[in-house]
Amino acid sequence: MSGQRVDVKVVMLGKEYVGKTSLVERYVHDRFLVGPYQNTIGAAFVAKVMSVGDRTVTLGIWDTAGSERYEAMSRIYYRGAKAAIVCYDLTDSSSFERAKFWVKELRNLEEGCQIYLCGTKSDLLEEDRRRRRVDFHDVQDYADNIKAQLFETSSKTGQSVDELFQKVAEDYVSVAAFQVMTGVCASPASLETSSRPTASGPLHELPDSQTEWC
Ligand SMILES: Nc1nc2c(ncn2[C@@H]2O[C@H](COP(=O)(O)OP(=O)(O)OP(=O)(O)O)[C@@H](O)[C@H]2O)c(=O)[nH]1
Repeated sequence: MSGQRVDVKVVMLGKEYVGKTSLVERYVHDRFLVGPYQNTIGAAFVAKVMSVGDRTVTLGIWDTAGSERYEAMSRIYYRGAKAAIVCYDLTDSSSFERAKFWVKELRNLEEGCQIYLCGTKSDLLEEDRRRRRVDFHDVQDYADNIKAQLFETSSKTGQSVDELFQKVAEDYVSVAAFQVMTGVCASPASLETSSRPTASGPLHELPDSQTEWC
């Protein structure tokens, strides 16, 4: 597998205004756009090439619209995703309820998709701790339950944004390596918590002969 290219489909999900687009902007372009809020319509796609060890990994990121009007469309975009970044706003408890909705959907319909919970806008808490509306320990318990990883990020300052996407890529590469070694498909969670890998469908499709899929 050494030196080969790996492509990973990643989907961003979460209530409108939680900051999904801003997270992608910070990661891909290292910038935070100020100005009037513009809601995403449908979805937007961007790819970013990065390294994990000696592998070149391309993250294909689908940024979905958070508005419930586009809910049916978002389902189209998470199909076949290998990782989902489910966002909620740390200053808005209703956004965490919406995140749970997406987690339920993914767990029912996309078994092979690894979930990353992302609490956004952590800079607002730096300014005033009282603005926190979603308790860190409650979410950590929930994340442990659903075998998800938890990050708290700020697209404004960049806090933990690179770490989040790096972890998505690293997890995927370790799953792919495990599969090549054993011929068995597994999720990152099952690799961490169990010596018995979970059988699931193929991780993703091969777009060309250079790409390493399982
Ligand atoms: N202070 C602060 N504001 C943020 C942060 N991330 C996003 N915002 C603001 O929150 C608002 C919504 O951000 P978006 O990134 O457009 O949210 P979205 O989840 O993509 O919204 P939809 O496209 O409607 O689903 C914007 O005004 C952003 O400037 C952050 O980390 N810190």
